[in-house]
Amino acid sequence: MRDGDAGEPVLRVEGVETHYDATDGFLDRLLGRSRRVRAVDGVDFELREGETLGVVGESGCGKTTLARSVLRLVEPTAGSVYHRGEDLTALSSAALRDRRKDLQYVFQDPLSSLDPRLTAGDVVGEPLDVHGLATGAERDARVRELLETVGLKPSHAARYPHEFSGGQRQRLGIARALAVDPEVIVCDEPVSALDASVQAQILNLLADLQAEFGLAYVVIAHDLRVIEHVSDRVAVMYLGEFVERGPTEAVFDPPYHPYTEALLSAIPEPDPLWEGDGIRLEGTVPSPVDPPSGCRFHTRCPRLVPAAEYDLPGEVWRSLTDLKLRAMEADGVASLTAVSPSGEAGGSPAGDDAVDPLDPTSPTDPTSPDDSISPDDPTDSTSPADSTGPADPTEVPRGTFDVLVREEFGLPEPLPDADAEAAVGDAIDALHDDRIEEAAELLDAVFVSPCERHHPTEYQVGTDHGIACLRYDDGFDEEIGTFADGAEPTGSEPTGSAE
Ligand SMILES: Nc1ncnc2c1ncn2[C@@H]1O[C@H](COP(=O)(O)OP(=O)(O)OP(=O)(O)O)[C@@H](O)[C@H]1O
Repeated sequence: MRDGDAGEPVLRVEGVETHYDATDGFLDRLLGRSRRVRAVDGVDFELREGETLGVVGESGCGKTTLARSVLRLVEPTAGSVYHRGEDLTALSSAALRDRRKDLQYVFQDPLSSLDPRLTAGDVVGEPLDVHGLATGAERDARVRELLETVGLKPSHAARYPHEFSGGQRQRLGIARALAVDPEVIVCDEPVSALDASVQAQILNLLADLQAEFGLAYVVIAHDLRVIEHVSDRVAVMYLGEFVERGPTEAVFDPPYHPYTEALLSAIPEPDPLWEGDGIRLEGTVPSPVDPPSGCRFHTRCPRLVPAAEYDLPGEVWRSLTDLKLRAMEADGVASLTAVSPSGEAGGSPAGDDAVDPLDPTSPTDPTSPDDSISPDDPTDSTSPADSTGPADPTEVPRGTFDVLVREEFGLPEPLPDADAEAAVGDAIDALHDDRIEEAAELLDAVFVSPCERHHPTEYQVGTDHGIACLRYDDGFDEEIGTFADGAEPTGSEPTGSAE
C-alpha cells in the first residue's frame, strides 16, 4: 500500500524513549554518578494496515532498541505504543503476552533465535501451543501448512535448525511469526545475515505474505537498498531520533536530510534516480551517553550551517568545526596535525602526494622561507640525525605547525574571512604552545554553528514528508543565523513548509 491509501493505524508510537543504565563500576556508584545510554530518544510514528515502514540508519543509531521497545521486548523509559488504540506500555505481563499474538518479531540471526533442541515442527508449533490455537492433528496440519507457506517442505518439520541453510532458517523464523496470524511483524535486519541472492528471495517472500495476509511490517535495516525495496514509508534514524521520514520515493529524492543524503552517497553503485552528489560521511555515530547539542548530526554533517557573522564557505566552516571538536576531545596536540608523532602522514586530506613539511626528503617545502626548516635549526626535530622522526609537533617552528594543522583539516591559508583567520591563528598559537584546552575554548567561543544551538524539530517539506534540519525550516534565517522572529523551535509539531 502506498502512502495516501492511508488505512487505520494499527500501531501508533508516541514519544518513545528507551534509555539503558550504563552506570559502571564501584566509583560511579560511590559518587552517585549515573550513565544513561539514550538509545531511543523521543520517536513517534504510525504504522497503517498492510503497510511497510522501513527504519534505516547506521549501526548504533538505536534501530534494534526501537524495534524491541515497540513490542516491549525491552521496556521503554517513556512514551506510549498504541495497538488499535490500546496502550501496550500500560498492559500487565499477562495481557501483553496475549497481545503478542497480534504483534510478532523476526530476528536478524535466525540461528541464535531458534532453540537448537526443537525441531522445525516444534519451533513453528510452539506459538500455537502458547496461545492455545491448535492441538493434535489440527496442530500438525497447521505446522505443515505454515512450512509450505514460507517455501519449506512439510517433511522439514522433523529437522533441527542447524540442518537448514541461513535462508531456510529465516523462512522458519517467519513461519513461527506467522503461526499466530499476526497483524504486525517487526523484522529486525531480516536479511543482513544472508547472501545477496538469498536476501532477494526472503524479501520477496515477505512481500508475498504481506499481499496474502494483509500484514503490516516495521523493517529495520542499515542497508538503504533493502529499505527502498520493501518500504512504503521510510524513517531515517540518527542517534536515537528520526531525522527524516516520509513516503519512500520522497525520502530518496531531494530535498532530503543531509544524513539521508550521506547514506545515499555511501552506496557503492547508487541508483541513478538518486541525486546525492557524492558527499562523504566521516567518522562513526557518537556515543548516545552524551549526545551532541543542538542537531545531533552537527558533528558530522557535511551541510553544517555556518554562523552568519563570518563570510565562510560551508566546507571551510565544516573544517573549522572539525578542528574545534577534535581539539575538545584530543589527548594531545599530535593528533591534530597531518603528521603523527612517528612521523607518518596522518590522514591528510591532501593525500599521498601531499608535501610533508616534516619530511626532509620531501621535494618542496611548502612553508614560507622564514618558516622553512633549516638543518641548523635547533628546534628542527626532522634533522637527518633524527632517524625516528619528530617526537612532538609542538617542537617544530610555528609556521610549519600551522601548515600541518591546516593540512590535516583542509583549512585554507589564509581563511577568506579576516576575523575568522585571526581567531584560527590564535587557536593555532595556543596549540603550538601545547595549550590545547585553551585552544578548544577559544575555537568554541568563536565558531558556533546555529546547528549546535538549535535542536531542529520536524518540518514538513511535502505531503507526509518531514525533515528535522534547520536548512528546511522556514522560520530559520540563514542570513542572520537565527530564527527570524526570535522564536526557538519547540515540540515536535511541524512548524513550517519549505516546499
Ligand atoms: N543492553 C544495552 N545496554 C547498554 N547499551 C546498549 C544496550 N543495547 C544497546 N545499547 C547501546 O544503545 C545504542 C543503540 O544500539 P542499537 O543496537 O539499538 O542500535 P542499532 O542501530 O540497532 O545498531 P546495530 O545495527 O549495531 O545493532 C548503541 O550505542 C548501543 O551500544
